[in-house]
Amino acid sequence: MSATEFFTALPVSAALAGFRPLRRTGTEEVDRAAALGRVPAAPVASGAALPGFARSTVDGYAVRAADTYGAGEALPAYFDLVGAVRMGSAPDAAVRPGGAVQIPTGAAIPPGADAVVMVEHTQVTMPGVIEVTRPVAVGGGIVRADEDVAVGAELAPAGRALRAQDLGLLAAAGVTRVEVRARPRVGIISTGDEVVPPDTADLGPGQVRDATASALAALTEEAGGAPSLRGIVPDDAEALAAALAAAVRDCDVVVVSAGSSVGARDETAAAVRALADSRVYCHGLAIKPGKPTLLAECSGVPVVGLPGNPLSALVVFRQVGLPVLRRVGGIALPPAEPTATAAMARAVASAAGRLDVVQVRVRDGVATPLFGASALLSLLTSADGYIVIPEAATGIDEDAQVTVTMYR
Ligand SMILES: Nc1nc2c(c(=O)[nH]1)N[C@H]1C(S)=C(S)[C@@H](COP(=O)(O)OP(=O)(O)OC[C@H]3O[C@@H](n4cnc5c(N)ncnc54)[C@H](O)[C@@H]3O)O[C@H]1N2
Ligand code: MOO
Repeated sequence: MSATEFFTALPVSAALAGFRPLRRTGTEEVDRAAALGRVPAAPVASGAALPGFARSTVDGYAVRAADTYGAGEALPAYFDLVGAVRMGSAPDAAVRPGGAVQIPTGAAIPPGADAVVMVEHTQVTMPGVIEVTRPVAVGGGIVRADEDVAVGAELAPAGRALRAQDLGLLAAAGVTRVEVRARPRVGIISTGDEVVPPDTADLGPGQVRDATASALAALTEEAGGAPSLRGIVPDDAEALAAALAAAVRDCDVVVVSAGSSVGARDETAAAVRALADSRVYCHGLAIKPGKPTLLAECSGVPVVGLPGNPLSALVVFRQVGLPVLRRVGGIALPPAEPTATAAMARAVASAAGRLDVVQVRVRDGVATPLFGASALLSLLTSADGYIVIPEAATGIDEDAQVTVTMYR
């Protein structure tokens, strides 16, 4: 890598548009009960209409709408009560002109009826006769047999992770198994002679516990991936190349943290280049924090080289790594992130052409930017969310309305 290559950082928008690995996970069938968050590989179509039979939406009386026309408090329409429908059963009475059948909410509409009058708009003045005091239109108080879902209609689209309500609709349609994309396996490699496993009780001089891998694994899971923690590799070119090669064999996406900056620790790029069938897509992104980011492909497997600072690594992984992970995992319609609108407590400057990700605390509709070295992970844990200053902007004014993406 030349210094020039690094310092002409690629805009994030260009990287997201241009770095589009073709890798996709395979498909597998899962039980509906285990399908929350899973991504249908193909649209799930309904084999049957829903609800499947015309149903009442109210407690009342099934009638012929025409018989209620002109009915009012002063001049009710009179009906003969000819039966009652029970829940979960076929109606055993039909509605003839001038007849009414008692019906609870959700029960099947008896033959001959084309509307249901709400019980509130009726009175029983003598046994077997009901008075209707308000007219009902044809179809009033009824859902049609295919009003929820028609035969063959889409219950869930391909590429959108299944949500609670999707599972409800699949259950209603009797779908028991769903063909989904396999979770992308994300290999997470930490590098650095000073980095030791997080369960290390006592640190030696200059040592730090691996903070990044745990957080990357959690982000991976949140996004529907399956993290594969591949440990800590020392600052050794051959060791990193070997670890990278193994991860590329086993995983759908590989993330390497640290070793991507200029100078002696520019190891990830070298390790990528040491592998056959590999290419570095870009080294250096116009993002703050996170400029020393590398995007590459090894044997078709996307490789994301993240900056060493844990905060920067997590910011970049959210902005650049997760879109790659979703793409590989077949997510075409990513879930909307929760957002809040707030007024900036103070102005923040940014450079044109660079994407700035600013951590903020949000209180009472005011967003206060949190600043500090990107080595400070606590800055991220005290943030409620972040704002993105787009590439075209040169900053945000005090009091400007901003959209804060909130951490879940
Ligand atoms: N002369 C320059 N120096 C630096 C520049 C620059 O442009 N010119 N960029 C700075 C920025 S910004 C970052 S970010 C870092 C990135 O460097 P590396 O990707 O090579 O990462 P390291 O130097 O190995 O680590 C940086 C920092 O993070 C700590 N670290 C690394 N991994 C972990 C981990 N898994 N858990 C916890 N902490 C970790 C590491 O100990 C270092 O303190 O370079 C700047 N320098
Ligand atoms: O890019 Mo460094 O990642 O700004 O802290």
